[in-house]
Amino acid sequence: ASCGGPARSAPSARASHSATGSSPTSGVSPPAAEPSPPGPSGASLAPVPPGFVALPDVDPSILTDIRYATAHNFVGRPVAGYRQPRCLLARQAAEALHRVQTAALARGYSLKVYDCYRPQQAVDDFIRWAGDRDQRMKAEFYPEVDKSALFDEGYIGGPTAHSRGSTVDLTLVAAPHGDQPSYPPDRPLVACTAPAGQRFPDNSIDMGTGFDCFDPLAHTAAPGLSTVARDNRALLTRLMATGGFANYPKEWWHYTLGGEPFPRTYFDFPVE
Ligand SMILES: C[C@@H](N)C(=O)N[C@H](C)C(=O)O
Ligand SMILES: [Zn+2]
Repeated sequence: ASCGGPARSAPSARASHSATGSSPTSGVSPPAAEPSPPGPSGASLAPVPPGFVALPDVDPSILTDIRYATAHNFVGRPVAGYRQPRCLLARQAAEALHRVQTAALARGYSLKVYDCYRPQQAVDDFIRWAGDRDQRMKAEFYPEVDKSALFDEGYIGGPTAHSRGSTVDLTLVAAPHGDQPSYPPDRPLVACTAPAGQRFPDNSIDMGTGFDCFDPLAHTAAPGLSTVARDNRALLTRLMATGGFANYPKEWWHYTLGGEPFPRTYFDFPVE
């Protein structure tokens, strides 16, 4: 879909996920490249495949909180394929996001990305998870929806536009921003639909729900939002439009670049 939303058919672990468009199963072999600088943990980072960039190399001011590389996400553990907490994107998408960030900074905000390029192996991990019995994160991330319905309800894509490299999940943080609170795994879970002062304390402005809140209240135009949350979502939509990104109406955080460079390729190289 042009909005970057998910395929609405039943999820399939056999979704096309070639790196090059020529093979249904193989991933991109990273090209020979200059050694990458050390990452945040001091680990060296893999070269980025042709046509892709690491977002900080294009705009180091954009904040990152790559949830699928951590335990603070709807599955409650790092997701397959996220070996480093990096935001990798098609170059055009990263450059478009830089234009959005310039507009956001001028208004006193910064973008913060939660997810960028997503390998097909991560989607396959989500599909396996949706079919198992684990519900450890239900109380926070999908309090009212059965996990077996998350694909059919449109909250998780299989395949997903993220695997094409020009889709991002993101929010706005007011400048100067406080630190992102860390996530203690033993903290009691609070529904992502609870008021901002009660749910997990993200340092973003109030969007009415937390990130990856699989609930009708996360629909961008949901009725019943506070005026503040409604205005904040509208601000994000306007800012993203300056870079050519369109919102997915079921998730206030999910945007896809119009005219994306790899519209039919679902990549599978790991984020590392
Ligand atoms: C899972 C969530 N962050 C997301 O991106 N959902 C859309 C529908 C997707 O997976 O494509
Ligand atoms: Zn998304």
